[in-house]
Amino acid sequence: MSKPREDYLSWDEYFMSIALLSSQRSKDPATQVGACIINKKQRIVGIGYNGLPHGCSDKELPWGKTGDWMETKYPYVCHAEMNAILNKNQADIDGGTIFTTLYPCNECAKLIIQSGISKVVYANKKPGSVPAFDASERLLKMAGVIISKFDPPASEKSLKIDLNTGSISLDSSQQKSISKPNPLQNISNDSKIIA
Ligand SMILES: O=c1[nH]c(=O)n([C@H]2C[C@H](O)[C@@H](COP(=O)(O)O)O2)cc1CO
Ligand SMILES: [Zn+2]
Repeated sequence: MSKPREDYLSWDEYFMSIALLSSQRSKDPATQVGACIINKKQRIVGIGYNGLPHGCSDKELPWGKTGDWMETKYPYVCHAEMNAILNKNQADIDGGTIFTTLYPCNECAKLIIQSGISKVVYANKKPGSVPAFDASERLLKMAGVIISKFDPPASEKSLKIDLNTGSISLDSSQQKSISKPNPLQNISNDSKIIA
Protein backbone atom coordinates (compact mmCIF):
# COMPACT_ATOMS: atom_id res chain seq x y z
CA MET A 1 0.00 0.00 0.00
CA SER A 2 3.02 2.26 -0.11
CA LYS A 3 2.63 2.92 -3.84
CA PRO A 4 0.01 5.14 -5.42
CA ARG A 5 -2.89 3.46 -7.18
CA GLU A 6 -2.13 2.88 -10.84
CA ASP A 7 -5.55 2.11 -12.17
CA TYR A 8 -7.25 5.47 -12.05
CA LEU A 9 -9.02 7.78 -14.50
CA SER A 10 -6.96 10.06 -16.70
CA TRP A 11 -8.02 13.71 -16.73
CA ASP A 12 -9.88 13.34 -20.02
CA GLU A 13 -11.54 10.12 -18.85
CA TYR A 14 -12.58 11.85 -15.66
CA PHE A 15 -14.18 14.84 -17.41
CA MET A 16 -15.86 12.68 -20.05
CA SER A 17 -17.17 10.38 -17.30
CA ILE A 18 -18.73 13.41 -15.63
CA ALA A 19 -20.34 14.41 -18.94
CA LEU A 20 -21.63 10.85 -19.38
CA LEU A 21 -22.96 10.69 -15.84
CA SER A 22 -24.71 14.04 -16.28
CA SER A 23 -26.38 12.76 -19.45
CA GLN A 24 -28.23 10.31 -17.24
CA ARG A 25 -30.24 13.19 -15.76
CA SER A 26 -31.79 13.78 -19.19
CA LYS A 27 -35.44 12.87 -19.69
CA ASP A 28 -35.09 12.69 -23.46
CA PRO A 29 -36.19 9.12 -24.20
CA ALA A 30 -34.11 8.94 -27.39
CA THR A 31 -30.87 10.85 -26.88
CA GLN A 32 -29.22 11.73 -23.60
CA VAL A 33 -26.39 14.24 -23.88
CA GLY A 34 -24.04 15.51 -21.16
CA ALA A 35 -21.42 18.24 -21.11
CA CYS A 36 -18.72 19.28 -18.68
CA ILE A 37 -16.71 22.51 -18.93
CA ILE A 38 -13.28 22.94 -17.38
CA ASN A 39 -11.30 26.15 -17.07
CA LYS A 40 -7.63 26.68 -17.90
CA LYS A 41 -6.67 25.26 -14.51
CA GLN A 42 -8.51 22.00 -15.20
CA ARG A 43 -11.23 22.87 -12.69
CA ILE A 44 -14.81 21.92 -13.50
CA VAL A 45 -16.82 25.11 -13.88
CA GLY A 46 -20.02 23.96 -15.56
CA ILE A 47 -22.09 20.85 -16.13
CA GLY A 48 -25.23 20.32 -18.18
CA TYR A 49 -27.52 17.85 -19.91
CA ASN A 50 -30.31 18.18 -22.42
CA GLY A 51 -33.62 19.09 -20.88
CA LEU A 52 -36.51 21.49 -20.94
CA PRO A 53 -36.16 25.06 -19.68
CA HIS A 54 -36.86 25.79 -16.01
CA GLY A 55 -40.56 25.85 -15.25
CA CYS A 56 -41.50 23.99 -18.42
CA SER A 57 -43.18 20.73 -17.63
CA ASP A 58 -41.65 17.48 -18.83
CA LYS A 59 -45.12 16.04 -18.81
CA GLU A 60 -46.80 18.74 -20.88
CA LEU A 61 -44.26 19.17 -23.64
CA PRO A 62 -43.64 16.48 -26.26
CA TRP A 63 -40.54 14.29 -26.52
CA GLY A 64 -41.24 12.92 -30.01
CA LYS A 65 -39.03 13.43 -33.05
CA THR A 66 -41.41 13.33 -35.98
CA GLY A 67 -44.58 14.96 -37.20
CA ASP A 68 -45.74 18.52 -36.61
CA TRP A 69 -42.63 20.45 -35.44
CA MET A 70 -44.58 22.08 -32.62
CA GLU A 71 -45.37 18.63 -31.32
CA THR A 72 -41.75 17.44 -31.31
CA LYS A 73 -39.07 18.07 -28.69
CA TYR A 74 -36.91 20.20 -31.01
CA PRO A 75 -38.38 23.66 -30.38
CA TYR A 76 -38.32 23.16 -26.61
CA VAL A 77 -35.26 21.25 -25.45
CA CYS A 78 -32.16 23.05 -24.19
CA HIS A 79 -28.98 21.39 -25.35
CA ALA A 80 -26.46 20.01 -22.87
CA GLU A 81 -23.72 22.39 -23.98
CA MET A 82 -26.04 25.39 -23.63
CA ASN A 83 -27.01 24.33 -20.12
CA ALA A 84 -23.39 23.74 -19.13
CA ILE A 85 -22.45 27.23 -20.36
CA LEU A 86 -25.42 28.89 -18.67
CA ASN A 87 -24.79 26.99 -15.44
CA LYS A 88 -21.12 27.93 -15.23
CA ASN A 89 -19.97 29.14 -11.84
CA GLN A 90 -17.19 31.34 -13.17
CA ALA A 91 -17.70 34.40 -15.32
CA ASP A 92 -14.57 33.97 -17.38
CA ILE A 93 -14.21 30.61 -19.08
CA ASP A 94 -11.86 31.93 -21.74
CA GLY A 95 -9.49 29.21 -22.89
CA GLY A 96 -11.61 26.49 -21.30
CA THR A 97 -12.53 23.09 -22.71
CA ILE A 98 -15.96 21.54 -23.10
CA PHE A 99 -16.29 17.77 -22.88
CA THR A 100 -19.46 16.65 -24.57
CA THR A 101 -20.89 13.21 -25.18
CA LEU A 102 -22.23 14.27 -28.60
CA TYR A 103 -20.63 16.49 -31.21
CA PRO A 104 -22.10 19.98 -30.70
CA CYS A 105 -24.61 21.32 -33.19
CA ASN A 106 -24.23 24.72 -34.90
CA GLU A 107 -26.29 26.53 -32.25
CA CYS A 108 -24.11 25.13 -29.47
CA ALA A 109 -21.01 25.95 -31.52
CA LYS A 110 -22.06 29.62 -31.51
CA LEU A 111 -22.45 29.56 -27.72
CA ILE A 112 -19.14 27.76 -27.28
CA ILE A 113 -17.32 30.33 -29.40
CA GLN A 114 -18.99 33.34 -27.78
CA SER A 115 -18.26 32.05 -24.29
CA GLY A 116 -14.54 31.90 -25.03
CA ILE A 117 -14.15 28.12 -24.83
CA SER A 118 -11.20 27.16 -26.99
CA LYS A 119 -11.43 23.37 -27.17
CA VAL A 120 -14.19 20.82 -27.72
CA VAL A 121 -13.66 17.17 -26.81
CA TYR A 122 -16.54 15.01 -28.02
CA ALA A 123 -17.22 11.31 -27.59
CA ASN A 124 -19.63 10.63 -30.47
CA LYS A 125 -20.70 12.06 -33.76
CA LYS A 126 -23.69 11.04 -35.81
CA PRO A 127 -22.52 9.28 -38.97
CA GLY A 128 -22.63 10.93 -42.36
CA SER A 129 -22.90 14.55 -43.25
CA VAL A 130 -25.39 16.32 -40.99
CA PRO A 131 -25.85 20.04 -41.82
CA ALA A 132 -25.96 21.06 -38.14
CA PHE A 133 -22.61 19.36 -37.53
CA ASP A 134 -21.06 20.54 -40.77
CA ALA A 135 -22.03 24.15 -39.97
CA SER A 136 -20.75 23.67 -36.44
CA GLU A 137 -17.39 22.43 -37.68
CA ARG A 138 -17.17 25.32 -40.09
CA LEU A 139 -17.79 27.85 -37.32
CA LEU A 140 -15.55 26.21 -34.72
CA LYS A 141 -12.65 25.88 -37.14
CA MET A 142 -13.03 29.45 -38.35
CA ALA A 143 -13.00 30.70 -34.76
CA GLY A 144 -9.88 28.67 -33.97
CA VAL A 145 -11.61 26.30 -31.53
CA ILE A 146 -9.77 22.99 -31.35
CA ILE A 147 -12.03 20.01 -32.04
CA SER A 148 -10.81 16.75 -30.63
CA LYS A 149 -12.38 13.29 -30.58
CA PHE A 150 -12.24 11.78 -27.11
CA ASP A 151 -9.42 9.29 -27.10
CA PRO A 152 -10.87 6.15 -25.54
CA PRO A 153 -8.60 4.06 -23.33
CA ALA A 154 -6.53 1.47 -25.19
CA SER A 155 -7.87 -1.31 -23.00
CA GLU A 156 -11.41 -1.83 -21.84
CA LYS A 157 -12.24 0.44 -18.97
CA SER A 158 -15.61 0.69 -17.29
CA LEU A 159 -17.09 2.33 -14.26
CA LYS A 160 -19.82 0.68 -12.29
CA ILE A 161 -21.74 2.76 -9.82
CA ASP A 162 -23.93 0.90 -7.38
CA LEU A 163 -26.40 3.37 -6.00
CA ASN A 164 -27.83 0.81 -3.60
CA THR A 165 -24.61 0.20 -1.76
CA GLY A 166 -22.95 3.52 -2.57
CA SER A 167 -19.96 1.78 -4.08
CA ILE A 168 -18.10 2.30 -7.32
CA SER A 169 -15.70 0.08 -9.20
CA LEU A 170 -13.35 0.90 -12.01
CA ASP A 171 -12.71 -2.19 -14.09
CA SER A 172 -9.91 -2.38 -16.58
CA SER A 173 -8.89 -5.33 -18.68
CA GLN A 174 -5.96 -5.72 -21.00
CA GLN A 175 -8.11 -6.57 -23.99
CA LYS A 176 -11.03 -4.79 -25.54
CA SER A 177 -14.07 -7.01 -25.88
CA ILE A 178 -15.42 -6.82 -29.41
CA SER A 179 -18.65 -8.62 -28.67
CA LYS A 180 -19.91 -6.08 -26.18
CA PRO A 181 -21.97 -3.36 -27.89
CA ASN A 182 -20.81 0.16 -27.25
CA PRO A 183 -23.93 2.33 -26.93
CA LEU A 184 -21.84 5.38 -27.70
CA GLN A 185 -21.12 4.06 -31.17
CA ASN A 186 -24.69 3.19 -31.96
CA ILE A 187 -26.12 6.61 -32.42
CA SER A 188 -28.27 6.61 -35.49
CA ASN A 189 -28.52 9.42 -37.92
CA ASP A 190 -32.23 9.19 -38.36
CA SER A 191 -33.09 12.36 -36.58
CA LYS A 192 -33.66 15.81 -37.85
CA ILE A 193 -31.28 18.06 -35.97
CA ILE A 194 -32.74 21.38 -35.10
CA ALA A 195 -31.19 23.28 -32.28
O1 LIG B 1 -25.40 19.51 -29.57
C1 LIG B 1 -26.35 18.84 -29.11
N1 LIG B 1 -26.64 18.85 -27.78
C2 LIG B 1 -27.75 18.26 -27.25
O2 LIG B 1 -28.00 18.32 -26.05
N2 LIG B 1 -28.60 17.61 -28.12
C3 LIG B 1 -29.81 17.01 -27.59
C4 LIG B 1 -31.08 17.71 -28.05
C5 LIG B 1 -32.08 16.58 -28.14
O3 LIG B 1 -32.65 16.37 -26.86
C6 LIG B 1 -31.21 15.39 -28.52
C7 LIG B 1 -31.10 15.16 -30.01
O4 LIG B 1 -32.25 14.61 -30.47
P1 LIG B 1 -32.30 13.34 -31.43
O5 LIG B 1 -32.93 12.26 -30.61
O6 LIG B 1 -33.13 13.79 -32.56
O7 LIG B 1 -30.90 12.96 -31.84
O8 LIG B 1 -29.92 15.67 -28.06
C8 LIG B 1 -28.32 17.53 -29.43
C9 LIG B 1 -27.20 18.10 -29.96
C10 LIG B 1 -26.81 18.01 -31.36
O9 LIG B 1 -27.64 17.34 -32.10
ZN1 LIG C 1 -26.59 21.78 -29.71
